Amino acid sequence: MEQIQTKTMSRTRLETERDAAALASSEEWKSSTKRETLGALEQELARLVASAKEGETEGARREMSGFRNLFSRFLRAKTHIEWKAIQPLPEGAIRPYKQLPPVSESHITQMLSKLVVVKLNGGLGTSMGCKGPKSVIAVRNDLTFLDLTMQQIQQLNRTYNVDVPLVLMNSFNTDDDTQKLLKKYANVKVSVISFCQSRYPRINKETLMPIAKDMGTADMEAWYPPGHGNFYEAFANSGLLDKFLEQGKEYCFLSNIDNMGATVDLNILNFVLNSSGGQEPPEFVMEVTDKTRADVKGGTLIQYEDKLMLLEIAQVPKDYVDEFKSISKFRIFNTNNLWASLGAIRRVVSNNELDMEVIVNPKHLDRGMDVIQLETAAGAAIKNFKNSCGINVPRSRFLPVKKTSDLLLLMSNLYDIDNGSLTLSSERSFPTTPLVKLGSSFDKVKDYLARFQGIPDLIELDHLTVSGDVWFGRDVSLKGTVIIIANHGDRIDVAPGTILENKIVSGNLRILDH
Ligand SMILES: Cc1cn([C@H]2C[C@H](O)[C@@H](COP(=O)(O)OP(=O)(O)O[C@H]3O[C@H](CO)[C@@H](O)[C@H](O)[C@H]3O)O2)c(=O)[nH]c1=O
Repeated sequence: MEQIQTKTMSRTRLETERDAAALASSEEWKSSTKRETLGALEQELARLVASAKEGETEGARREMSGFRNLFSRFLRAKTHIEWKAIQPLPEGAIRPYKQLPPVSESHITQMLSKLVVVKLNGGLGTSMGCKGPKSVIAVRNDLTFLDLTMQQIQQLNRTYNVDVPLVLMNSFNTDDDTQKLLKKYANVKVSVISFCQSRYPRINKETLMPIAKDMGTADMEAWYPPGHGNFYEAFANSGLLDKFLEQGKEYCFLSNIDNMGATVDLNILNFVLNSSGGQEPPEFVMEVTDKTRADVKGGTLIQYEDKLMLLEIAQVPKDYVDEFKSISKFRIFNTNNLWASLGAIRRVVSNNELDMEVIVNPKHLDRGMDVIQLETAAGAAIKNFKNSCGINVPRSRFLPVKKTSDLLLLMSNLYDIDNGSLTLSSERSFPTTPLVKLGSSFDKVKDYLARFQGIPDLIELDHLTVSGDVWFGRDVSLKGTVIIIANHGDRIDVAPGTILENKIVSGNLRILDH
């Protein structure tokens, strides 16, 4: 018996030793293959830089060096977080907007003189079936995101007699079109400055090597803009960061150009510029807002490895995606309205301290090739700044247009418009916005517009679902819960002047009480 036990024990020890050796050698093998992969990538990147046109070599070298660093972080780090290691958010990590210190009227001009407004304008309108930059989609009264943003800043500058500059971060996909459009604002009194974010090479999913063979290739599928997290580096590289610091600017307010609620908020500006209660002002603030069932995809703020961290859905292990989407565990999400100290950006960029999580975005190219693009999100920088925190802002600061259903709300009488700012109509008796789901026939802006002869009255709407071949006449009113479903092969025309209140309209135009 004793003998058997000893034998078992020694076998176990032997096994353990063998396992440890195997693990060590597999780790060594992995890190040596990673070293080799990085080495091979560096050679490919050197080849790309060498192919740059005369006068463009320096820019190409800087850009490819940025990509090399991102790639090496991708090789080193895990792409998903360890779910069980999420810690509870520390006290004070998220401040309620209502508790921000009040602003003194006499300080407003001085505060605004330290501000730079940045809009993330690198995205295309493709997901809404539009060509060109997303910012040229008409949102209200034929005014585009860009028009409305210009109006907002112009109004701010007029009201306080200041000159807050508007900076657009374009991508190679949107730069030419945006530059052309900016000419039409020649008479608008807003200083608009744009710069272009980096252009990084897409890599083959199998070999992990760039698919581009030279910098000047006409193959546009070979490149991608590496996410809005690229802002800090690209802004510094453009020379604008130093320029603004020299002019005495201290903070930037960064937001998605498709978020119509992202206006300059004086309470937050006051909070980031002035220390309160003996505390150092935060170098970075993320505006978060309460999550609803419609916001399942947005990033959230968590505490991880003793720091605040932005958690995006792409970093969530598969088994926990439902938990991530639930509104009971993660109650808030990132609006991507971010405030960052310019001095702190300069520090983290020049010290190479920005360590944002790498998001792997797989794509399937038309030519049949699988590639990946490595991206970062601007909010992920939160962990690299001092005294960072979140502010829980009212929902009105998050009015994004991601789909035509969002456009329907903003185009309707639910919102009033004044100098580029949209606010929920006072005629609505409750402050929540309706939940709208439009079927795939409405996906493209052109098709959506064609299906509405006029935008319906939505003041009393709670919930609208439309599916199939449905067309709306003029002066339609939708109230309560309305569901309109045209079955395959059927067409429903909602006649002009119709009022639908708590109704289900089905394929053969039967109207039932709901
Ligand atoms: C990928 C990319 C995007 N953009 C612009 C386009 C949009 O105006 C803006 C946001 O991009 P989207 O792709 O719409 O948003 P997405 O990255 O999914 O999500 C961001 O915005 C969400 C809120 O809408 C947050 O909950 C997420 O945490 C935040 O990361 O950034 C760039 O300027 N450059 C880019 O490379």
